[in-house]
Amino acid sequence: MLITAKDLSKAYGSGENSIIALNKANLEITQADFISIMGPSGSGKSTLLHLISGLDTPTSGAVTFDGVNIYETGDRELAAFRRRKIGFIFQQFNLLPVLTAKENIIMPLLLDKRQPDEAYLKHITDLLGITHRLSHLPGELSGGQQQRVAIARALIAKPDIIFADEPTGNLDSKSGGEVMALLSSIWKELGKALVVITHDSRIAQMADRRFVIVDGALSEVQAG
Ligand SMILES: Nc1ncnc2c1ncn2[C@@H]1O[C@H](COP(=O)(O)OP(=O)(O)OP(=O)(O)O)[C@@H](O)[C@H]1O
Repeated sequence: MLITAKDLSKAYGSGENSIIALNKANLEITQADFISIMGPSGSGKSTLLHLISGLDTPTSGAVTFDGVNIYETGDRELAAFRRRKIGFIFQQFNLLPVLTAKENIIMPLLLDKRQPDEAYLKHITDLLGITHRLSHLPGELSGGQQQRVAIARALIAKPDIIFADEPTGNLDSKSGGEVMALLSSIWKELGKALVVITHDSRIAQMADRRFVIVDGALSEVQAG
């Protein structure tokens, strides 16, 4: 088991204004999983993602990675876990506009005082079809190309798991479809766990395990 969430809850605020954003969620993610999490706006999807990736702290419950509770390690270990074990992909690409595509891709490694593996960089940019665009600035790329640069950036540190929060939310349906097809083939080729949060049932159905979340309650959709 790669990541396990056990009875994971998050409440915001206190007293009458308190909101239970996530209510005793249980989730087990293995290295082989492609998981989708679907739910309406405000149902707790981002809260769940932030908690299982160490971006926020739970009110109760545990998140374990390789058997260790990530919230019982120190800040430095938690930061290293996020930097080295997880790749993040966001709806808004989050590329730095003054850096080229290549500089954006390798930035997480440089921040971690590591050098890129050029052969691996070429392998992933070839898979994503952006090798010929690496010297361009984000503003010179289409939305779909920018998201492919962001996917390469998520992969560069060779993480074990990719979390994608509405990765096609900012794209038209054609480029969104292409980005999802690429994510799915990368999942098969590189053998990394993939967790995609989406509003779109067609995207959710591409996953091999599907979850829904309603009012903070997470449940797995049974196949069949
Ligand atoms: N920092 C915060 N302070 C107070 N309430 C919050 C905070 N963050 C989220 N919430 C509340 O927690 C609930 C779950 O929010 P969350 O962002 O996880 O939903 P979501 O399913 O990701 O929504 P969306 O699809 O719109 O992004 C919502 O009611 C939201 O208003």
